Amino acid sequence: MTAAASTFRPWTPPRRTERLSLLPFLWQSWRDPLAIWGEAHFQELYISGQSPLGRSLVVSDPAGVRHVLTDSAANYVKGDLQRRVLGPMLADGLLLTEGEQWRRARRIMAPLFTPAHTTRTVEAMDRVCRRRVEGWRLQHGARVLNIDSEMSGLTFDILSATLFSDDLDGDAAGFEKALNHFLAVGARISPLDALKAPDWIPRLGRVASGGDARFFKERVNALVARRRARLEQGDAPDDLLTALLSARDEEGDGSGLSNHEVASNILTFILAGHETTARTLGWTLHLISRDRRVADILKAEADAWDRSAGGLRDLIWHRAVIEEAMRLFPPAPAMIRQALEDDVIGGHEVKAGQSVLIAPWVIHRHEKLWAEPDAFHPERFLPENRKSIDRYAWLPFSGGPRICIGAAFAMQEAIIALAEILKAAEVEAITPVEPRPIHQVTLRSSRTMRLRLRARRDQPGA
Ligand code: HEM
Repeated sequence: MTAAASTFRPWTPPRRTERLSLLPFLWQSWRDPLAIWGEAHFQELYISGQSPLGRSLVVSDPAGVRHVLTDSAANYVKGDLQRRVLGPMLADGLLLTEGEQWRRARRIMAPLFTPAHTTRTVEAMDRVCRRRVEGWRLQHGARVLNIDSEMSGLTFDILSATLFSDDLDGDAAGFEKALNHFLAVGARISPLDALKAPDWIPRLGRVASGGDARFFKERVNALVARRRARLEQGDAPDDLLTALLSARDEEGDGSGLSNHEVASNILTFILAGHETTARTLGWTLHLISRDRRVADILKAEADAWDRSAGGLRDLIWHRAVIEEAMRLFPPAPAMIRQALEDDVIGGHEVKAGQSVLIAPWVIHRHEKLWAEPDAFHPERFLPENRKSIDRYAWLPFSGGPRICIGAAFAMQEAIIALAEILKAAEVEAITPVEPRPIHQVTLRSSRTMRLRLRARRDQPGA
C-alpha cells in the first residue's frame, strides 16, 4: 500500500468477548444479528459450536467457503430460516427455490443478466441517474439529503426503467414505504423461527407486514398480466420483463416461465436488487464524505467519463471504491446453508441437517485475510492489487452456482450513479457522528443517513 493511502476507519460495532446465553442470543438475532459476532470470529477461520440454534459451523476460511458454495454446492441448501423470513414475499423466486425448479429458472434467466446483455441498459441507467441528480437542484445551494431514501428511490427507478419500462402502477415512494416496513417489521428473525416453532403459531412481525406483501403481489401480478396481453397484441416494449415472458428453456423441454414464476422473480429482483444496491451506494457516499483524497480522485475520473458504455471500463477507482465499500459494509452480511449429508469442511465434521454460516461481514474484516481489515483502503481493489485477493475472501455477491445473478447489473448501476453524483456534487458529512450499521436482512444504517451535497465549483464553467 502506498504512503499516501487513506486511513479512515469507519465506526465498527463492538465485538463480544463472552458467549451469549439463549435469551440474549434470541433478542440479538431479532434486534441486530451483527451483535452476535465475537472477537474470536474475526481471528479463527472455523468456529464450531453448540449455538442456541443447534450445532453450527461458522466458515471463514476461503478454501472452506469454496467447498460449501462451489465444490460441494449440491450438498448445501439454503435451509428453512431464509425461507421463513423472506418466503411470504419471494416464495417461488430464484433466491429461495432449490433443485430442478431453481436450475430451470436460472437456465432461462442467466442469458438476460450477462455483462454483454447488461451493457444494453447503460443509457437508460444514466438517464435515470441524471434526472435524479438534476432533481436535487444543487445550483440553488447545498442540500442535506436523506441518503437512504434518495438511493432507494434511485435504484428503484433504475430497476423500473430497465426491467419493466416504468410500467409498474404506483409510485416509488409507495413501494419504498411498503419495503421499509417489511424489512423493519416482517423480515426479522423471529425467536419462534430460531426455535423452529411450528408454522401455525403466528409470528407478530409477519402478521403486521402481511399488508406489505399483499401490496407488492397485487401490483406485480397486475403488471405481468398487462404485459402478457401486450405481448399477445405485439406491442410490448423491449425490456427485461418482455424477455422474461418470452424466454424458453432451450436446454430443457422448451417451456417458458409461468405468470406466477415471472411475478415471483420480479418481486425477487425488486427486493434483492434495489435495496442491496441502494445500501451499497449509501455506504460508498458515507466513506467518500470522510476521505477528501479519494473524493478528489473520483471526481477527476467522473469528469473524464464521456457517459459511454465503453468508457465505464476506465472508471477503475469508482469500481475499487464501491468494492471496498461492499467489503466494509456487505449489503448481505450473512448466508446460511444446511448440509444434506454428513461432510467434512477443512477437517471439521458437519452432520446432515447441521447449519453452516458464511458471513461476509466476518470474512471481509477477518484478521487473517486482510491487512488493516477495518480501514478504508480502496487501493486493494485497483487492478494491480486485486489479483492477490482470494476469490472466496470477498463475497458480497456470494459465489458458486448460486452467485448473485444481478452482480454485473448492480456494479454497472452503482458505478454510473456514483459518477453522475460526483460530476455534479461534493459529498460532505454533516456531523462527526458516523452512521452505524445494523443487520436487517440487508446492512442498513441504524439511523437515517444524511449527507450534504454541494454543487461543485471546480468544474469548467461552474
Ligand atoms: C450490490 C447489489 C447486490 C448485492 C450485494 C447482492 C447480493 C446477493 C447475494 C449475496 C446473493 C446470494 C444469496 C444467498 O446465496 O443466500 C444474491 C442472490 C441473488 N441476487 Fe443479488 N445482490 C445485489 C444486486 C442484485 C440485483 C441488481 C439483482 C437483480 C436485478 C439481484 C438478484 C439476485 C437474485 C435473483 C439472486 C438469487 C440467485 C440464485 O439463487 O440463483 N441482485 N445477491
